[in-house]
Amino acid sequence: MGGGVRNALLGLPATDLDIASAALPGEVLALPLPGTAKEINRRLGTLEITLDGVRMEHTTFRRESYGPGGGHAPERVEIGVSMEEDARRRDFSVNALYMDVLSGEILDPTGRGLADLQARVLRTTTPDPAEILRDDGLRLLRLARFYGQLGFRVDAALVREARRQKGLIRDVSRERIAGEMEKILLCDVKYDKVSRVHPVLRALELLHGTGVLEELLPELRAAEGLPQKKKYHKYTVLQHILHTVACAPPELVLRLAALFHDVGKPEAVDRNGRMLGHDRIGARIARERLPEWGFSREITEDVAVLVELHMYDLAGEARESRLRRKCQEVGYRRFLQLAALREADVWGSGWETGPVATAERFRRVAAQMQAEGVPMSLRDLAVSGRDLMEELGIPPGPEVGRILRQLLVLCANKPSQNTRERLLHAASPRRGAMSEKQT
Ligand SMILES: Nc1ccn([C@@H]2O[C@H](COP(=O)(O)OP(=O)(O)OP(=O)(O)O)[C@@H](O)[C@H]2O)c(=O)n1
Repeated sequence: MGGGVRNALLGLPATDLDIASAALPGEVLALPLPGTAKEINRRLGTLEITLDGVRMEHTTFRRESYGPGGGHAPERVEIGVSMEEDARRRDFSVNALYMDVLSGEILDPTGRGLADLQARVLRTTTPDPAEILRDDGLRLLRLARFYGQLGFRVDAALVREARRQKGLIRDVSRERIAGEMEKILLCDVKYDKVSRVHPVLRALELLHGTGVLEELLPELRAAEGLPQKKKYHKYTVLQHILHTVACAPPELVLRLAALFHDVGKPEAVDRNGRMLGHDRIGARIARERLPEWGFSREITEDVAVLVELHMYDLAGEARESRLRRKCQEVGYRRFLQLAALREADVWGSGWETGPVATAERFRRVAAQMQAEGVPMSLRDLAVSGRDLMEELGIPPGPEVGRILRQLLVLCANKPSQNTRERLLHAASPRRGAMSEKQT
């Protein structure tokens, strides 16, 4: 049932295999299945079944009722109801189609699923969209994802209701927001041929159209009417941000970085209309919002650093030696991500699609350094702190670290220096100078 039947009928990639039946969990567990079955959620009666290495979930038909402020677990769960009841607790009619596993017959208990699938429209399972959204605010995000990934239109009453109920998103738990945002930002991975507009752009445009995006990221409100003030931009800041996300490669950190890269612009505009330091402001906003959405500290930091650096060497004027040092400082992974973000930023401005000179330069520099085996961290150096103390008699303390860091920087442009002998030599006569100057 659910997404599996929907996608099979549309000829789209398979989703998880979800089975629903009137059988109670105990009855399924007692069956002599040629595989394994275990309970994964007692309250909802969900079982995980593995047959021939294929994992599926079984749920018993159930009815759910929610208290005020949906988005948490249902207040009451009643299992062992009819398929029609089971269908009515679901979100969209095309997600409430069932297939009889024995006969293969498609069952449409809401009476609107097949017609909506044919008409390629997203509607709720019951005629009252307000109730369906109130039961679970996450459905505001799911709506945008299905709109993007299926290429369907959305019933006008549902869009209106989503706009009215946009605030429900704030009741949804962080983990679920992060999980669904990830699905939205990567919804083109399996579904790239559904419409002429990029699935992620479609999804984000609906999130913006309903105001849900601004509920999650209030800083975007001021970006809507803000022109870019540059001749090479044809969009407003908001449109540019959404296009940049869709132009970024399908990698969560990159898509998030694209979403935040210019979010600091409205705050950065001074009285004379000049924009100052929007990269740092954007990074601060990312550090604030991403944990609120439930993203991990690692993802937040990766995104914030990319946002902070996205203007680095915009004019492509930095000497190669400086680029090499920057690459060493941030590491290959981030440096290459930065190249990809730079590219998405240019393409997301709506004029160009071809090669982006600074991105290509970043990639060439990184490839060259990799080929030369440039040490990228203190661990890659041919000497250790102990070597410096024992061979050069440097007393333990912060100076040892400082010298090591300077040796590392030295090797960014002269990797042939990375031998024990040469590094000890480099550290020895210049010790005085090295300890005075910070790297
Ligand atoms: N907030 C939710 C989550 C899920 N469902 C129902 O549970 C089914 C399975 O959920 P899920 O696996 O999350 O979605 P799929 O529709 O299967 O889509 P996908 O696998 O692409 O996420 C959905 O089809 C829908 O009927 C729902 O009504 N409301």
